[in-house]
Amino acid sequence: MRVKICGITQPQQSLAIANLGATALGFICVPTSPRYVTIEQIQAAVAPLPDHIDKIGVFANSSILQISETVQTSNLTGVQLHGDETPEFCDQLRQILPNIEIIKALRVRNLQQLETTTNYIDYVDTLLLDAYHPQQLGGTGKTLDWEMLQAYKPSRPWFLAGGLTPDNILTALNQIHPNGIDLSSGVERSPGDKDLDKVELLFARLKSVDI
Ligand SMILES: O=C(O)c1ccccc1N[C@@H]1O[C@H](COP(=O)(O)O)[C@@H](O)[C@H]1O
Repeated sequence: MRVKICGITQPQQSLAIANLGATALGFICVPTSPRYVTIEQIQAAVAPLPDHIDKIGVFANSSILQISETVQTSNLTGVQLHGDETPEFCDQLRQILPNIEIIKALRVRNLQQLETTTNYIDYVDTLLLDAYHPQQLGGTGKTLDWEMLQAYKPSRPWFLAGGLTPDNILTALNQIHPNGIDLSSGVERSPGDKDLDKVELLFARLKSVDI
């Protein structure tokens, strides 16, 4: 199972988290976020990472030009679209960045909204489900209704996100079986400052499940 730790802001934490077992690291390119990082900060955090670690830029309602410039100058391997990007937008982005993983994040409020994820299947590599928050785009610490996701089996790999912590991850994975998990605020001391003890505890707990 893929494990993405998102909202990295400090270059020295980047390699440490990869060494603890993360398969992907996420960098927030949304200027209103307290975890926002500049291209220079992403470059510094990405530089020490081995090739097998996925380096994902998280965007929300950015233009294709902004995304492609950031991807190319920061050596990212994927983008996570966390705003209101349409399937058509994902398709256009694919034409510009054919070799970059496109992850469409959807902030899910109810079952009806969950069904709209099928609209993206043909245009993205991966789906990511996050909790809906009326004021914040992401990094909210809010969990999804996991029961609602028990029958969720899209024809694309998907990440579970939203309020995951070392304390609730096993409860979540006992109920649902995503292809990956994504954690941000649940493994930090304050926004953007990851708590390496919590990250270590997460991977220790994940060892006990068959993933
Ligand atoms: O983390 C942020 O500040 C953020 C800002 C804008 C869009 C997405 C953001 N983070 C994403 O939110 C989810 C869940 O975070 P949490 O575990 O509930 O804190 C995760 O996918 C982050 O990539």
